[in-house]
Amino acid sequence: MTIASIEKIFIEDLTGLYGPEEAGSIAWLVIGFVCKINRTQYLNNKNDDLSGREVTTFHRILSDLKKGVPVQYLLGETEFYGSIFKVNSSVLIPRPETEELVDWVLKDLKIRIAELQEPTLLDIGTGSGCIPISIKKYLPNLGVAALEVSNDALEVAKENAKLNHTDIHFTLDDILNPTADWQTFSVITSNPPYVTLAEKNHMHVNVLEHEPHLALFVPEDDPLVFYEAIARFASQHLEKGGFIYLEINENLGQETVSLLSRKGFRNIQLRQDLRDRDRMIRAQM
Ligand SMILES: C[S@@+](CC[C@H](N)C(=O)[O-])C[C@H]1O[C@@H](n2cnc3c(N)ncnc32)[C@H](O)[C@@H]1O
Repeated sequence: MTIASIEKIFIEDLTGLYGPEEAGSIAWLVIGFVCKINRTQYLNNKNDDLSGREVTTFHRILSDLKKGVPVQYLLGETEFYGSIFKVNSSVLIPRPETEELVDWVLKDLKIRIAELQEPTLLDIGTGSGCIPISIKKYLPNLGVAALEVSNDALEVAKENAKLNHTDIHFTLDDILNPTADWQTFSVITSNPPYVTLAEKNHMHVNVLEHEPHLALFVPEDDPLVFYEAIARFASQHLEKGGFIYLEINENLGQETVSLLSRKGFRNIQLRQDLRDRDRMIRAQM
């Protein structure tokens, strides 16, 4: 069996579940990973025979993909903001819209950082650590900390910090009831859980059945409970004039803006992602 023939099988078998375009992208991701080749090597070697071990690996991965397991969990890694991050079922798979949030923070901080004395950043609900690690990679002099309630997620985040050669201070804590001894920060970032029960019914089965519910859903179906808690935390631990950057539920843009305004934030800016959905907020203390 050749690389080209396995690609054909993947596309045929996965098109029903993912559509032809995504099936093609998944096929290529798996081929690159299993055969350890880049696109040019693929184009030059697609008629090469696969080893028996490679064929077995392809069939195992294909069988799990057909059950809806996300390809990133099967490969154990994903790309985010130009870096590779380990992922497993304890962490949310980093999303492209979160790259847009990181980009916003970085663009602002590159301008502001010279004015700040000992600039620091805290990421709340860090999951795989994709937000603070990506920021620290581009701003090595920024002091970066991350908070997470899941010990298993924190282990993944620590591994990712090592993999990406970044020094991050990780703390296990619950933002709904924080107990650690927290300092103040110049910037706070967060992509907290924001999916409601009503939205759960419209979710794709491979998200619902495979990604951690702790990362997705709000407890007691209060969609703003985490934003309320983060605003409370920020009122004590964000420097005066400091900024908060939040990823938000696209259906709750105005409600989240009003909440932050009631909590005393100013210069609140609601921003749309590349698909024109209300997705991010920046606000100043
Ligand atoms: C939407 S995920 C975001 C993960 C990561 N920051 C990202 O953007 O891919 C939310 C994260 O918040 C964490 N979390 C849930 N409840 C929490 C709590 N009470 N305190 C702190 N973190 C919490 C989850 O475990 C999960 O890692």
